[in-house]
Order: sequence, then C-alpha cells, then structure tokens
Amino acid sequence: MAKLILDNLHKTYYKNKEPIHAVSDLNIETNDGEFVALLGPSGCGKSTTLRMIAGLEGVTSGNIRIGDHKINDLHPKDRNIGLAFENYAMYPPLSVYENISFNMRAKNVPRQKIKKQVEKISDLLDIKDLLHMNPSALSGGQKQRVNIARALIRRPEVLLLDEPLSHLDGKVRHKMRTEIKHLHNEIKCTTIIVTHDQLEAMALADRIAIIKDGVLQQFGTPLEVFNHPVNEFVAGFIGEPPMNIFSVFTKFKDGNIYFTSKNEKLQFKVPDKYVEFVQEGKEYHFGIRPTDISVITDDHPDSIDTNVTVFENLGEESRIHIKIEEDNILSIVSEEIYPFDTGDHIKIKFDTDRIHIFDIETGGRIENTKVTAILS
Ligand SMILES: Nc1ncnc2c1ncn2[C@@H]1O[C@H](COP(=O)(O)OP(=O)(O)OP(=O)(O)O)[C@@H](O)[C@H]1O
Repeated sequence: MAKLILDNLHKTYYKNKEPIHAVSDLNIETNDGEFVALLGPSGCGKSTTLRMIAGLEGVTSGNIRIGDHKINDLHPKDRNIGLAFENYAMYPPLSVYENISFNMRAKNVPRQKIKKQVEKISDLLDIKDLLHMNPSALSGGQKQRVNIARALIRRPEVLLLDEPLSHLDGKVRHKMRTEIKHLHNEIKCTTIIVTHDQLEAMALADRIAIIKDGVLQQFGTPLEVFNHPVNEFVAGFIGEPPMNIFSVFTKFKDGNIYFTSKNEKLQFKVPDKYVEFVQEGKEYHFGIRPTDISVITDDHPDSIDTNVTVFENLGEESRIHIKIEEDNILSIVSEEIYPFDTGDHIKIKFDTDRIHIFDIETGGRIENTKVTAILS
C-alpha cells in the first residue's frame, strides 16, 4: 500500500502554438489504500492527469510521488502502477490466460509461479471460467474484469482505472460498479478512477476530486461535496437530478433580511447562519436540492404558494415541477402523496438547513464552512 501525491502538477499542450492548460497546479494527496475518483466534464483534464501518473505523458511541472519516491522520471513499467484503460486493449490471438500473464511470461517468471498468481487473481475477479477463451468471445463486463486482472497481476502499489464502466450498459454497469467496490475492499490498493459520471464517483470513492478546466474545485468525501459544495459548479455537477439554482435578491423588511425573487413572489427569511455573510440589495444564486423542498398543508411563515406545472409519479418518489416567476423548480417527495394535476395550487417549503448561497460573480459558496476545499 502507498500514498499517491500529486504536487503542483501542471500540463500544458500546444495547439497551433497556443497553450492549452490541460492540468493546472493540481495538488492531491491520497491516503494509503484510498479510493479516489477524478471527476469532471469532458475535457477537464482527468485523463491527462491519469496518463501523467502512469507515465504515458510527461509532466510540464510539478511532482508525482508514491510514498517518498518521486516517480516523474521513471519509465511507466518501473512505476509499480497498474493501469486498466477505458478500451480493452487485449492481444486478440492470445487466450485470456495468456493476456493476463503476458508481462510475467515476458519477464521469464517461472510457469508455476505465473499459474499460481493467475489463479489467485482470476478467483478474485471471478473469471476462472474465462481463462481458456479468446478475448473476442467475451462480453463487455467480462473484458473489463480481465482488463483489471491484467493490471492487478503486477501487484501494483497504485491501481489506475480510466472510465472502466463507460462501455457497459445498464445492469452490467451497475453490477460491475459493485464488483469494483468489493474488489477494492479485498485488495485495499490505492486506486484512482477517472469518470465523468458523478453517481459512479459517489458510489465508489472514499474521496472525490472535482475538476473543471484543469483546475481542482473541491477534494472531499462524497457527503462533503454533496452537502457542502464549495461553489456553484460543484453544486450543479454533483447530484441527480441536479440542484435547483436560481437568482434571489436581498431585501430588508420589518427588521429582518429576506431573500426574494425578482418580483418578490418568493420571500424567504435569510437563515441566521447566512445573515452575516450577505449584503442588502445584492443578487445571489440560491441553491436547493429537489429532495430538500417539501409540500406542506399547514401554514408556515416560510411557505411559498405556487402551482404545479408537471406532476410525475415514479413509484418510489413523486416529482413535482413548479415555477416561481421565471424559474422552473423541481421538488422530489418520497412519501406517498396526493397525485396533483397541472395547475393545482400547492404550498411548498424549503429546508432552511439545506440551502446553498453562491456569489454570482465568483460562484463561490457564501458561508464560512470548515470544508477542506479549494476555491477556483
Ligand atoms: N495530446 C494532446 N494535444 C493537445 N491537447 C490535448 C492533448 N490531450 C488532451 N488535450 C487537451 O487537454 C484538455 C484535457 O483533456 P483530457 O483528455 O485530459 O480531458 P478529460 O477530462 O479526460 O476528457 P474526456 O472525459 O473527454 O476524456 C482538453 O482540452 C484536450 O483537448
């Protein structure tokens, strides 16, 4: 087991002499045996980061260390890293057994030792029955398992998984996700997974590094990034369906400060924890997750009168779409609820402990939280 440390890592490419900062001053330190997800939209620099760790791409500046050893200048095969790629680059004429043992055979490791290790790893990944087969006869999920076996046979200190589930569909994807989690619990190898799927990152990782335009936005546990997103980008990227985010304005009334919508249809007393951080007469972005909006029947000082635009009953939850002035807002209610029709009048209430306020210029969270985070 080992810690992986990315220290001020920077990668610049040049296209028509114009610099592309694919990765900018990235700082991440994993714990021993930790499972970390690099998460972000297409082009944010996830794969470049993984490729630099693997040694398939040089670094522009900064250092990569495993424990105390700087590995920047080592050849990929000397880094003690196992890499399972998005595409299953296996040697087609060779059997699964031969594919898994390829590197050991190239190094003239004794046959018996190879056999023992392949058996052990195929047991772990439940691919014993596939060993005699040709790669072309494998399903997507089976190929991915073999791919991971090939990476693990080297007993790496760090395992890198590049979008391992992206070619798999529905149920297989879900099953494989659970298997990867199970495998990690067994082998406890420091693992970095690259994904653009936030649910995958939330389900698998101990901590998630959320990257935008090559810049780390937040590095935290799934609950930290979900409950305390450091900025509007993270708030909108984490969570499915996404957080409702809309403009509000601050206004003084009767000795209290309120968030209001543009035409004051929404009037919402600023919760105490935000009072010292907001200024009067300013616009903010107000975030609330769909599950933090409830439908109420009693009167409440903070209740909001509105109308249903669309009602969807999904069995285990109901989705109620409403409109407050120009903003479409979604509420998700998990308890059984009276089925509404379009146009029905309802009262909703925001959970005041679970609102998020962002600065409209910087996108940064307006609240003095103690979350380990880096603001862009
Ligand atoms: N070899 C290269 N030459 C020039 N630019 C590159 C090269 N590789 C990547 N880039 C650019 O660097 C940025 C980051 O790319 P990267 O592939 O790391 O992103 P990503 O987050 O992994 O995206 P995806 O999820 O689509 O794979 C992008 O703007 C990309 O166009």
